Amino acid sequence: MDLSARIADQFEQSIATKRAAAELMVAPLAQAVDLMTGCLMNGGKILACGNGGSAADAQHFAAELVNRFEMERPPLAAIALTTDTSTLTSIANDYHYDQVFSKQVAALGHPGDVLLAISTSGNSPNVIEAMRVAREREMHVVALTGKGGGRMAELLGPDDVHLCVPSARTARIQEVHLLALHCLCDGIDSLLLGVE
Ligand SMILES: O=C(CO)[C@@H](O)[C@H](O)[C@H](O)[C@H](O)COP(=O)(O)O
Ligand SMILES: [Zn+2]
Repeated sequence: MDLSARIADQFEQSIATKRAAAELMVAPLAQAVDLMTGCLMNGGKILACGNGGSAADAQHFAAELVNRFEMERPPLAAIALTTDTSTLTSIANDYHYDQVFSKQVAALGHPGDVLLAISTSGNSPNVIEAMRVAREREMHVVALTGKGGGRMAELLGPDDVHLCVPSARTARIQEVHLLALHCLCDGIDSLLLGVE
């Protein structure tokens, strides 16, 4: 395959994955919007975590809530647990990398808050540990995964939401994750502002 064909193929695969995801993810995305909006309206906050590209996604989402997405509205309470290098490095250095998010969840999370746990494999130990502590603290979890959801799928409770991209390829999963995050932002804004 020449380079142009290879690139065109990536576009086709990304489009196909998004079409397949639309079939499966619209209903759980609406549930996640309801859950997050209820949390924010009750004075709660959203904590977001993930590794690599998913760390960037966690930050992207938190910035859109704290600052703005597409509509003018008051700032919303969201924190990415991936940004404070002093906290991250000290936990990883003194304890274990598996605890870099869970210790922050233990410090900042309150009952009724939401953890947005992002992992394409569903198997990143530090994201799993954050979910475990979030559930202990009576928070809700929105899990954004792929590849069947891995071990994260097994940890979800009945009031949690699983947003699982039907793909086995990390890049394709991440491309749908970004769309899913923008759907969450748009849905939250539309409920908060009463815009249809
Ligand atoms: O962005 C990419 C690959 O596209 C990578 O940085 C990727 O996010 C990292 O390998 C992560 O550590 C993968 O973790 P996860 O999605 O399985 O939880
Ligand atoms: Zn990537």
